[in-house]
Amino acid sequence: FSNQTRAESYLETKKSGYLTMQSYSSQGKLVRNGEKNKLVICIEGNIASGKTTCLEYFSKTSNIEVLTEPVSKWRNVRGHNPLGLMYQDPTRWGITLQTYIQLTMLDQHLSTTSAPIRMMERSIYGAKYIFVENLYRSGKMPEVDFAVLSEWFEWITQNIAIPVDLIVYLQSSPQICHERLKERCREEEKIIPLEYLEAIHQLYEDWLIKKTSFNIPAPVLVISADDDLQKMIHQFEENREKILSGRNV
Ligand SMILES: Nc1ncnc2c1ncn2[C@@H]1O[C@H](COP(=O)(O)OP(=O)(O)O)[C@@H](O)[C@H]1O
Ligand SMILES: Nc1ccn([C@H]2C[C@H](O)[C@@H](COP(=O)(O)O)O2)c(=O)n1
Repeated sequence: FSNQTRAESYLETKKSGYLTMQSYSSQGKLVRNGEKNKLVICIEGNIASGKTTCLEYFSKTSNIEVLTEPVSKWRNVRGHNPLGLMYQDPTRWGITLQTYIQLTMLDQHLSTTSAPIRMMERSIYGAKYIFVENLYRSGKMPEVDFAVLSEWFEWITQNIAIPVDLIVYLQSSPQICHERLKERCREEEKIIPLEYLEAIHQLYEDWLIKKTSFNIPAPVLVISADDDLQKMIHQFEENREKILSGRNV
C-alpha cells in the first residue's frame, strides 16, 4: 500500500463519516466530508472587539451558518473552568486551556454544515498564533508546554485540511476593547489589564497587518471596529458582498 491507499482503506473500514482521505486534497491531507465547495470566513480580533456582535448580525442572513467560539465549554468542561483557572494562574493552567481550545476549534472547523457559507469566530490559527504565542512570549507558558502544544498544532495542520477562504479582521484599539470588556462583565475576565489587550493587539497587527510573524491562511479584509454599533452595521453592509463572496477585492 502507498500511504494514501492505506489511509483510504483504513478510513473506509472505520466509516467515521467525519473525515476521509480524498484525491482532491493535493497534499494528501484528511478532509471534511462533503464540505469541499463551502466558503469559510473567520472573524478575527481582540477580546471584546465585537466579533460575536458581528456574527449575530450576519446570522440573520439566509445561507450562512454562524459558529461562535465555544466559550461556554471553556468555562465548563465536566464541571471545571479552564478559562477561569488560566486567568488565575496562566503558568499552571495556560496549557490546559489552550489544549482544550485547540480541540474545540478543530471540532468547529471539521463540523459539517448544510449552509453554503460558514462564518466562524476566530480559528485554530488565531488561537495558536495569538493566544498561545502571547502566553509563551510573556514568560507565562513554560517552554515544554509551548513545545507540546506546537507539536500538536503542527501535526493537525499538516495532516488535516483546515481551509479558510477569508479572514475578516476587526481592528480595534485596546482601550476601546478594555471598556467594552468591562461593560460585558464576564466574571473570569475582570482581572484582565489593559496591557494584556495591548499585547494581543500587537500580535494581531504583526500577523494580519504587517504580515511579519506567521503564515496567513487566507486573504484578509480589515474592518475598523472602534465605531459605535450603528456605524459598525453600516460597515458590515458596505462590506457584505466582499465578506459573503469570500474575497477582499
Ligand atoms: N460597536 C460597538 N460599540 C459599543 N459596544 C459594542 C460594540 N460592539 C460590541 N459591543 C459590546 O461590547 C461587548 C463585547 O462585544 P462582543 O461582540 O461580545 O466582542 P467579542 O466577541 O469580540 O469578544 C459586548 O457587551 C457588546 O455588546
Ligand atoms: N485561544 C484563546 C481564545 C480565547 N481566549 C479567551 C479570551 C477571552 O477571555 C475568552 C473569549 O474570547 P472573546 O471571544 O471574548 O474574544 O477566551 C483565550 O484565552 N485563548
